Parts: sequence; structure tokens; C-alpha cells
Amino acid sequence: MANILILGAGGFGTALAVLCDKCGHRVTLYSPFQQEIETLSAAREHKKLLPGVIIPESVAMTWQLPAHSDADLVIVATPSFAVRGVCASVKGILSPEAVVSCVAKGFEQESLKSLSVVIAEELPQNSVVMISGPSHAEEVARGVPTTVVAASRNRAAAEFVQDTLMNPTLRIYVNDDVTGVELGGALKNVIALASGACDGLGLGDNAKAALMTRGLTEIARLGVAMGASTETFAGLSGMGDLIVTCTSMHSRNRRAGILIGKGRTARQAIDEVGMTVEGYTATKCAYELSRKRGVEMPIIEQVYAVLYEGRSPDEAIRNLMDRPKRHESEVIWLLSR
Ligand SMILES: NC(=O)c1ccc[n+]([C@@H]2O[C@H](COP(=O)([O-])OP(=O)(O)OC[C@H]3O[C@@H](n4cnc5c(N)ncnc54)[C@H](O)[C@@H]3O)[C@@H](O)[C@H]2O)c1
Ligand SMILES: O=P(O)(O)OC[C@H](O)CO
Repeated sequence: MANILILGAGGFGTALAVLCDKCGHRVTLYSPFQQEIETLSAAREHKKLLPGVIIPESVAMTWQLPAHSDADLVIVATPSFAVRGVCASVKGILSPEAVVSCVAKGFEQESLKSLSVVIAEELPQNSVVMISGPSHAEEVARGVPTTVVAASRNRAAAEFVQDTLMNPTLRIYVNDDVTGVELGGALKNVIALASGACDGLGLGDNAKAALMTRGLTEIARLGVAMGASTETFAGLSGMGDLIVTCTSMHSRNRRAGILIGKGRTARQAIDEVGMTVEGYTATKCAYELSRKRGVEMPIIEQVYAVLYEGRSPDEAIRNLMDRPKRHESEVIWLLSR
């Protein structure tokens, strides 16, 4: 049995609390928001995000961190923008042996840093493990089969996460390509926005399949430029998460994209979804990273123009279709390099 501290009591934090409890671990679910914790502990259910999923009494909930935590495993489950702050708030209270894992998928917007870097800066004594892959909270909470990757530069820490969280409904692979795993998880959200916009425009399945395929090529191209291995993008945190996010109605990024395709502005769409839409910030970060590194990312460029410059999705599609002719082997070569 492990002591697990989950930071963030939203959809995924709550789903993981239920799952970890089912595995027989001692779980504490934390949010800095008193109202959120009081509502959750009174109802023992996240009525808005996970209706019908009972949070067992054995899951402790708190909005106040202890002076010292005995957690063996910490799971950061806040949106990306809050990762640095929530890690800073546990600085000095964790044991140096505690493994800090993170399920957030995105970047720190101001610095363009990856979240594993942000966590390592705040908690330098702890090993960091990034968890990513096709894993909608709604399905994890229901206990239907799900697979993810635990990526760390410290193989033993990744295997600790694998040993601790793997169970008959959650299969975990380990990987040491942290950059690739993180980029796959963060950037599939951008393609999911585009894919949703295709649906909102009523463009059909061909366009969506093209976006997913070429989108993965772009993600891999940036990833390789940043030191990731190409094969990581064919794995769960690349292709796997791209498929689920571009096709599932659980995806908040895809739902926001559908609204944009139907004519809403990005802001209106995000407000209407009413939940974390990580792809919005990730688009800006990916656009800036691609320019900084001189990596060609035409889909990301068009999504950026739609979200941040008011370009219509119709015009963005036309721009993509009008690009100069290319040989597909150039694309394949970039992926298999
Ligand atoms: N929901 C999913 O299906 C899912 C699956 C895999 C990964 N993720 C990723 O996990 C992360 C969290 O997603 P979510 O769906 O649980 O989000 P959410 O919006 O449902 O919940 C986030 C929770 O984080 C906490 N939080 C919010 N702002 C905070 C702050 N400023 N400081 C400290 N804590 C704060 C709150 O407890 C909040 O409920 C995202 O990066 C998301 O991409 C989500
Ligand atoms: O709801 P989304 O679009 O944030 O996607 C959630 C998860 O990342 C899917 O694996």
C-alpha cells in the first residue's frame, strides 16, 4: 500500500483518487479551494464532471496541506498553468524519496518550458514522472480498460509509478523519452481543436483523418527538433492520445473546436465548454516553439491564426489545401528519421 497525495480535485484528480483507492492505496485528494473540497466531501461525488461515480469515504479530502506529508507518490492533476504554483506549495513538505508524477498536459505559457522542467525546478529533490496517454477521466473513473505511459529520466521512478498504479483496468508502460511523451500529450490538444473545427464545419471524416495524420507528423517534427525519439509519437502519448482526443465527445478540446467550427470565437467556445481547454495555450506555445526552432508546422500555424488572429476556420482549411505540392515520402522520412 502506498500513500498517495493528489494535487487537484477536478475531473482527472477525482477519477485517479477513485482508482488509487480501488487499488488499496491510502489517498488524499487536495485542492487549495475550500469550497471545492467542501462540496466534494459533502456529496462524495463530482456531480458536474463525474456524475454517478462515488468517491469512497476512505479517500481523504483537504484544502489545507500538512506541515509534513508522508506521501510516497504525488500526482499533480491541475491544469498546466497551475503546476508551478501547486508544486511550490508542497516544497519543503515532501520527503525527498517521494516520486512526483504529473498528468497535466501542456506547457508553462510564459517560459515555454515543459511541465517536467517546471516541476524539477520547484521540487529538485524529487524524481519526476510524466503520465500521458489516451485516458479520459470519465472512462478511468468507470474502470474501463485504459493504457498510459509513465515517462521519466529515472527508470526506477517510472517503474514505481507502474507498480503502484497498474491494475486490471489501467495498463502502464514505461518510457525514458520524457520530451516525446510530454510533447505528444500537449500537442494532440491543438490537433483536437482543429479536428473539432472540421466537425463543426461539417467537413466529414476525410479531412479529420488528414488532420490527424499530418498533425502527428508536425508534432513529431517539432519533437525530433527538441530531442525526442520519433517512435515515441507512434505510441500511446502520441498516436494513441491523438486518436482519442480527436474523436471522443469526452474531449473538451474537441468540443471547443466544434463550437469554433460553428462560428464561435475561441473565447466564446472555451467559456461555453466551461472546463480546462489546454489546447488554447498549447497552440500559442507550439507556434512560438516552431518559430524559435525553425520547424515547419502548417496546421499549428493555421490553428494559431484562428484562435489568436481571428482567421476563419474556412480560410484556414483553404490555406492548408493550397500549400505547395509535396512528395509524401518527405513526410514519411521526417517521421522515420
Ligand atoms: N480530464 C481528463 O480526462 C484528463 C485526462 C488526462 C489528462 N488530463 C490533464 O490533467 C490536467 C487537469 O485536468 P482536469 O480535467 O482534471 O481539470 P479540471 O479543470 O477538471 O480540474 C483541475 C483542478 O485543479 C485544481 N486547480 C485549478 N486551478 C488551480 C490553481 N490555480 N492552483 C491549484 N490547483 C488548482 C482544482 O482542484 C481543479 O478542480 C489537465 O492538464 C488535463 O489536460 C485530463
Ligand atoms: O478533454 P481533453 O481534450 O482535455 O482530453 C483529455 C485527455 O487528455 C485525453 O487523454
